[in-house]
Amino acid sequence: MPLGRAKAPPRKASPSHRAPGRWGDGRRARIGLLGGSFNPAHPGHRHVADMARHVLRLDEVWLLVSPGNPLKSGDGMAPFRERLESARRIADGRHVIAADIEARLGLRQTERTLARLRRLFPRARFVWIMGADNLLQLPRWRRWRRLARDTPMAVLPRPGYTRPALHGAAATALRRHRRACGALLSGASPSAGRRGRRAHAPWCLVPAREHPASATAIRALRARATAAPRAHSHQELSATPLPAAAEP
Ligand SMILES: Nc1ncnc2c1ncn2[C@@H]1O[C@H](COP(=O)(O)OP(=O)(O)OP(=O)(O)O)[C@@H](O)[C@H]1O
Ligand SMILES: O=C(O)c1ccc[n+]([C@@H]2O[C@H](COP(=O)([O-])O)[C@@H](O)[C@H]2O)c1
Repeated sequence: MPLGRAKAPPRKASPSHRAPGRWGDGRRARIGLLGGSFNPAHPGHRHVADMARHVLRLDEVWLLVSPGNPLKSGDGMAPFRERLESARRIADGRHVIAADIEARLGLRQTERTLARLRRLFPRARFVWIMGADNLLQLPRWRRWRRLARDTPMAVLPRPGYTRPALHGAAATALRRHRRACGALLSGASPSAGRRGRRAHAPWCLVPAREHPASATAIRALRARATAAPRAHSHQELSATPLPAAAEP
Protein backbone atom coordinates (compact mmCIF):
# COMPACT_ATOMS: atom_id res chain seq x y z
CA MET A 1 0.00 0.00 0.00
CA PRO A 2 1.50 3.40 -0.91
CA LEU A 3 2.80 5.31 2.11
CA GLY A 4 0.52 7.97 3.47
CA ARG A 5 -2.71 6.45 2.17
CA ALA A 6 -5.12 5.56 4.96
CA LYS A 7 -6.45 2.06 5.08
CA ALA A 8 -10.13 1.91 4.09
CA PRO A 9 -12.38 1.52 7.14
CA PRO A 10 -13.98 -1.89 7.54
CA ARG A 11 -17.27 -2.10 5.63
CA LYS A 12 -20.37 -1.73 7.74
CA ALA A 13 -22.57 -4.77 8.09
CA SER A 14 -25.45 -4.61 5.65
CA PRO A 15 -28.24 -2.59 7.25
CA SER A 16 -30.77 -5.37 6.97
CA HIS A 17 -33.91 -5.57 9.06
CA ARG A 18 -34.56 -1.86 9.06
CA ALA A 19 -37.47 0.08 7.67
CA PRO A 20 -36.33 1.13 4.19
CA GLY A 21 -35.45 4.80 3.81
CA ARG A 22 -36.07 6.81 0.67
CA TRP A 23 -32.37 6.94 -0.26
CA GLY A 24 -32.04 3.17 -0.33
CA ASP A 25 -29.13 1.17 1.05
CA GLY A 26 -26.84 -1.72 0.30
CA ARG A 27 -28.68 -4.49 2.14
CA ARG A 28 -28.08 -7.84 0.54
CA ALA A 29 -31.33 -9.62 1.23
CA ARG A 30 -34.18 -11.58 -0.31
CA ILE A 31 -37.13 -9.27 0.17
CA GLY A 32 -40.82 -9.93 -0.34
CA LEU A 33 -43.02 -6.91 -1.05
CA LEU A 34 -46.62 -7.19 0.09
CA GLY A 35 -48.22 -4.05 -1.33
CA GLY A 36 -51.60 -3.05 -0.04
CA SER A 37 -54.02 -0.47 1.24
CA PHE A 38 -54.00 -1.99 4.75
CA ASN A 39 -57.36 -0.33 5.44
CA PRO A 40 -56.93 -1.82 8.03
CA ALA A 41 -54.14 -4.41 8.32
CA HIS A 42 -55.40 -7.79 9.57
CA PRO A 43 -54.22 -11.33 10.41
CA GLY A 44 -54.66 -12.37 6.75
CA HIS A 45 -51.81 -10.02 5.82
CA ARG A 46 -49.56 -11.48 8.48
CA HIS A 47 -50.45 -15.00 7.35
CA VAL A 48 -49.55 -14.09 3.76
CA ALA A 49 -46.26 -12.48 4.85
CA ASP A 50 -45.28 -15.43 7.07
CA MET A 51 -46.16 -18.10 4.50
CA ALA A 52 -44.31 -16.33 1.70
CA ARG A 53 -41.29 -15.74 3.93
CA HIS A 54 -41.18 -19.37 4.94
CA VAL A 55 -41.79 -20.97 1.52
CA LEU A 56 -39.54 -18.58 -0.44
CA ARG A 57 -36.91 -18.40 2.30
CA LEU A 58 -37.07 -14.61 2.39
CA ASP A 59 -35.02 -12.52 4.80
CA GLU A 60 -37.66 -9.82 5.06
CA VAL A 61 -41.19 -9.01 3.99
CA TRP A 62 -42.07 -5.33 3.63
CA LEU A 63 -45.69 -4.37 4.14
CA LEU A 64 -45.65 -1.71 1.45
CA VAL A 65 -48.43 0.65 2.49
CA SER A 66 -49.85 2.27 -0.61
CA PRO A 67 -50.48 6.03 -0.60
CA GLY A 68 -53.51 5.16 -2.76
CA ASN A 69 -54.35 2.17 -4.94
CA PRO A 70 -54.69 3.61 -8.47
CA LEU A 71 -57.81 1.45 -9.03
CA LYS A 72 -59.61 2.21 -5.74
CA SER A 73 -61.63 5.33 -5.02
CA GLY A 74 -60.65 7.23 -1.87
CA ASP A 75 -64.14 6.66 -0.37
CA GLY A 76 -63.86 4.99 3.02
CA MET A 77 -60.05 5.00 2.81
CA ALA A 78 -58.47 5.84 6.18
CA PRO A 79 -55.63 8.41 6.16
CA PHE A 80 -52.21 7.07 5.19
CA ARG A 81 -50.80 7.51 8.75
CA GLU A 82 -53.58 5.41 10.23
CA ARG A 83 -53.06 2.61 7.68
CA LEU A 84 -49.29 2.68 8.26
CA GLU A 85 -49.83 2.43 12.03
CA SER A 86 -52.15 -0.51 11.52
CA ALA A 87 -49.51 -2.26 9.36
CA ARG A 88 -46.92 -1.58 12.10
CA ARG A 89 -49.14 -3.31 14.64
CA ILE A 90 -49.10 -6.60 12.71
CA ALA A 91 -45.39 -6.33 11.82
CA ASP A 92 -42.52 -7.46 14.04
CA GLY A 93 -40.08 -4.78 12.86
CA ARG A 94 -37.45 -7.37 12.06
CA HIS A 95 -38.62 -9.91 9.51
CA VAL A 96 -41.97 -8.29 8.73
CA ILE A 97 -41.53 -4.56 8.32
CA ALA A 98 -44.13 -1.84 7.68
CA ALA A 99 -42.78 0.45 4.96
CA ASP A 100 -43.90 3.96 3.98
CA ILE A 101 -41.40 4.22 1.14
CA GLU A 102 -44.00 4.49 -1.66
CA ALA A 103 -45.46 7.60 -0.02
CA ARG A 104 -41.97 9.00 0.58
CA LEU A 105 -41.08 8.49 -3.08
CA GLY A 106 -44.45 9.83 -4.27
CA LEU A 107 -45.20 6.61 -6.20
CA ARG A 108 -48.33 4.48 -6.34
CA GLN A 109 -48.11 2.41 -9.52
CA THR A 110 -46.42 -0.86 -8.71
CA GLU A 111 -44.32 -1.21 -11.86
CA ARG A 112 -42.79 2.21 -11.18
CA THR A 113 -42.22 1.40 -7.52
CA LEU A 114 -40.44 -1.84 -8.37
CA ALA A 115 -38.17 -0.18 -10.91
CA ARG A 116 -37.21 2.48 -8.37
CA LEU A 117 -36.65 -0.02 -5.54
CA ARG A 118 -34.28 -2.02 -7.74
CA ARG A 119 -32.20 1.12 -8.25
CA LEU A 120 -32.29 2.15 -4.58
CA PHE A 121 -31.49 -1.33 -3.21
CA PRO A 122 -29.16 -2.74 -5.88
CA ARG A 123 -28.04 -5.75 -3.85
CA ALA A 124 -31.53 -6.88 -2.81
CA ARG A 125 -33.60 -9.52 -4.62
CA PHE A 126 -37.29 -8.57 -4.68
CA VAL A 127 -40.39 -10.74 -4.98
CA TRP A 128 -43.84 -9.22 -5.42
CA ILE A 129 -46.36 -10.93 -3.12
CA MET A 130 -50.11 -10.74 -3.63
CA GLY A 131 -53.36 -12.54 -2.94
CA ALA A 132 -55.19 -14.41 -5.70
CA ASP A 133 -57.71 -11.53 -5.96
CA ASN A 134 -54.91 -9.28 -7.17
CA LEU A 135 -53.63 -11.81 -9.71
CA LEU A 136 -57.15 -11.79 -11.14
CA GLN A 137 -57.16 -8.01 -11.58
CA LEU A 138 -53.49 -7.74 -12.59
CA PRO A 139 -54.31 -7.05 -16.30
CA ARG A 140 -55.81 -3.73 -15.18
CA TRP A 141 -52.54 -2.55 -13.64
CA ARG A 142 -50.22 -0.14 -15.41
CA ARG A 143 -47.64 -2.01 -17.52
CA TRP A 144 -48.45 -5.30 -15.84
CA ARG A 145 -46.65 -7.34 -18.52
CA ARG A 146 -43.43 -5.50 -17.84
CA LEU A 147 -43.96 -5.90 -14.09
CA ALA A 148 -44.36 -9.68 -14.49
CA ARG A 149 -41.37 -9.85 -16.80
CA ASP A 150 -39.02 -8.03 -14.44
CA THR A 151 -40.15 -9.17 -10.99
CA PRO A 152 -40.73 -12.65 -9.61
CA MET A 153 -44.24 -12.91 -8.18
CA ALA A 154 -45.66 -15.11 -5.44
CA VAL A 155 -49.44 -15.54 -5.30
CA LEU A 156 -51.27 -16.62 -2.15
CA PRO A 157 -54.54 -18.54 -2.28
CA ARG A 158 -57.57 -16.56 -1.10
CA PRO A 159 -61.12 -17.81 -0.42
CA GLY A 160 -63.27 -17.41 -3.55
CA TYR A 161 -60.40 -16.23 -5.78
CA THR A 162 -57.84 -19.00 -6.09
CA ARG A 163 -59.45 -21.02 -8.89
CA PRO A 164 -60.75 -18.04 -10.88
CA ALA A 165 -57.31 -16.38 -10.65
CA LEU A 166 -55.50 -19.50 -11.87
CA HIS A 167 -57.82 -19.53 -14.91
CA GLY A 168 -57.77 -15.75 -15.36
CA ALA A 169 -56.18 -13.65 -18.09
CA ALA A 170 -52.91 -12.96 -16.25
CA ALA A 171 -52.27 -16.60 -15.22
CA THR A 172 -53.11 -17.74 -18.75
CA ALA A 173 -50.80 -15.21 -20.38
CA LEU A 174 -48.00 -16.07 -17.95
CA ARG A 175 -48.49 -19.87 -17.80
CA ARG A 176 -45.11 -20.64 -19.38
CA HIS A 177 -43.38 -18.79 -16.57
CA ARG A 178 -45.09 -20.53 -13.65
CA ARG A 179 -42.65 -22.46 -11.43
CA ALA A 180 -42.47 -24.15 -8.05
CA CYS A 181 -41.90 -21.54 -5.36
CA GLY A 182 -38.51 -23.01 -4.44
CA ALA A 183 -37.23 -22.04 -7.90
CA LEU A 184 -38.43 -18.43 -7.74
CA LEU A 185 -35.19 -16.87 -6.54
CA SER A 186 -32.82 -19.69 -7.42
CA GLY A 187 -31.53 -18.34 -10.74
CA ALA A 188 -29.69 -15.11 -11.46
CA SER A 189 -31.88 -12.01 -11.35
CA PRO A 190 -33.38 -11.24 -14.78
CA SER A 191 -30.91 -9.04 -16.61
CA ALA A 192 -30.70 -7.83 -20.16
CA GLY A 193 -29.19 -10.52 -22.35
CA ARG A 194 -28.11 -10.30 -25.99
CA ARG A 195 -29.73 -7.46 -27.95
CA GLY A 196 -31.14 -6.12 -24.65
CA ARG A 197 -33.73 -8.93 -24.32
CA ARG A 198 -34.49 -9.77 -20.71
CA ALA A 199 -35.17 -13.22 -19.38
CA HIS A 200 -38.73 -13.45 -18.09
CA ALA A 201 -39.14 -13.63 -14.29
CA PRO A 202 -41.00 -16.67 -12.89
CA TRP A 203 -44.10 -16.70 -10.67
CA CYS A 204 -45.61 -19.28 -8.36
CA LEU A 205 -48.63 -20.16 -6.28
CA VAL A 206 -47.57 -20.46 -2.64
CA PRO A 207 -48.89 -23.74 -1.20
CA ALA A 208 -50.62 -22.31 1.88
CA ARG A 209 -54.05 -22.63 3.40
CA GLU A 210 -56.57 -19.94 2.55
CA HIS A 211 -57.08 -17.32 5.24
CA PRO A 212 -60.55 -15.77 5.46
CA ALA A 213 -59.65 -12.30 6.80
CA SER A 214 -60.52 -9.29 4.68
CA ALA A 215 -60.39 -5.54 5.29
CA THR A 216 -63.78 -5.09 3.61
CA ALA A 217 -65.36 -7.49 6.13
CA ILE A 218 -63.65 -5.73 9.05
CA ARG A 219 -64.87 -2.32 7.87
CA ALA A 220 -68.41 -3.69 7.48
CA LEU A 221 -68.32 -5.14 11.00
CA ARG A 222 -67.05 -1.88 12.44
CA ALA A 223 -69.73 0.07 10.61
CA ARG A 224 -72.41 -2.27 11.98
CA ALA A 225 -70.96 -2.03 15.49
CA THR A 226 -71.10 1.76 15.46
CA ALA A 227 -74.56 1.81 13.85
CA ALA A 228 -75.97 -0.86 16.22
CA PRO A 229 -76.30 1.17 19.46
CA ARG A 230 -78.23 3.81 17.55
CA ALA A 231 -80.46 1.23 15.86
CA HIS A 232 -80.89 -0.47 19.19
CA SER A 233 -81.97 2.64 21.00
CA HIS A 234 -84.22 3.54 18.08
CA GLN A 235 -85.81 0.09 18.29
CA GLU A 236 -86.16 0.38 22.02
CA LEU A 237 -87.71 3.77 21.64
CA SER A 238 -90.31 2.60 19.13
CA ALA A 239 -91.09 -0.57 21.15
CA THR A 240 -91.47 1.25 24.48
CA PRO A 241 -95.15 2.17 24.97
CA LEU A 242 -95.71 5.85 25.48
CA PRO A 243 -96.91 6.66 28.96
CA ALA A 244 -100.66 6.69 28.98
CA ALA A 245 -102.03 10.14 28.78
CA ALA A 246 -103.39 11.24 32.08
CA GLU A 247 -107.14 10.86 32.26
CA PRO A 248 -108.78 14.17 32.18
N1 LIG B 1 -56.88 -13.26 3.51
C1 LIG B 1 -56.02 -13.04 2.51
N2 LIG B 1 -55.55 -14.05 1.77
C2 LIG B 1 -54.68 -13.83 0.74
N3 LIG B 1 -54.24 -12.60 0.39
C3 LIG B 1 -54.69 -11.54 1.10
C4 LIG B 1 -55.59 -11.70 2.19
N4 LIG B 1 -55.84 -10.48 2.71
C5 LIG B 1 -55.14 -9.61 1.96
N5 LIG B 1 -54.45 -10.23 0.99
C6 LIG B 1 -53.56 -9.65 -0.01
O1 LIG B 1 -52.80 -8.64 0.64
C7 LIG B 1 -52.59 -7.54 -0.24
C8 LIG B 1 -53.11 -6.27 0.40
O2 LIG B 1 -54.50 -6.43 0.61
P1 LIG B 1 -55.45 -5.27 1.12
O3 LIG B 1 -54.68 -4.35 2.01
O4 LIG B 1 -56.21 -4.68 0.00
O5 LIG B 1 -56.44 -6.12 2.06
P2 LIG B 1 -57.84 -6.66 1.65
O6 LIG B 1 -58.33 -7.47 2.79
O7 LIG B 1 -57.79 -7.31 0.30
O8 LIG B 1 -58.65 -5.29 1.56
P3 LIG B 1 -60.04 -4.91 0.86
O9 LIG B 1 -61.05 -5.92 1.33
O10 LIG B 1 -60.29 -3.51 1.36
O11 LIG B 1 -59.78 -4.96 -0.63
C9 LIG B 1 -53.32 -7.90 -1.54
O12 LIG B 1 -52.38 -8.50 -2.42
C10 LIG B 1 -54.33 -8.93 -1.09
O13 LIG B 1 -54.65 -9.84 -2.14
O1 LIG C 1 -49.83 -0.39 -10.57
C1 LIG C 1 -51.06 -0.44 -10.68
O2 LIG C 1 -51.65 -0.02 -11.68
C2 LIG C 1 -51.84 -1.00 -9.51
C3 LIG C 1 -53.22 -1.15 -9.60
C4 LIG C 1 -53.89 -1.68 -8.52
C5 LIG C 1 -53.20 -2.06 -7.38
N1 LIG C 1 -51.87 -1.90 -7.34
C6 LIG C 1 -51.14 -2.27 -6.11
O3 LIG C 1 -51.59 -3.50 -5.60
C7 LIG C 1 -51.37 -3.55 -4.20
C8 LIG C 1 -52.61 -4.11 -3.55
O4 LIG C 1 -53.57 -3.10 -3.45
P1 LIG C 1 -54.86 -3.28 -2.53
O5 LIG C 1 -55.52 -1.93 -2.49
O6 LIG C 1 -55.69 -4.34 -3.21
O7 LIG C 1 -54.37 -3.69 -1.20
C9 LIG C 1 -50.98 -2.14 -3.77
O8 LIG C 1 -49.60 -2.11 -3.59
C10 LIG C 1 -51.38 -1.29 -4.97
O9 LIG C 1 -50.62 -0.14 -5.15
C11 LIG C 1 -51.18 -1.40 -8.37
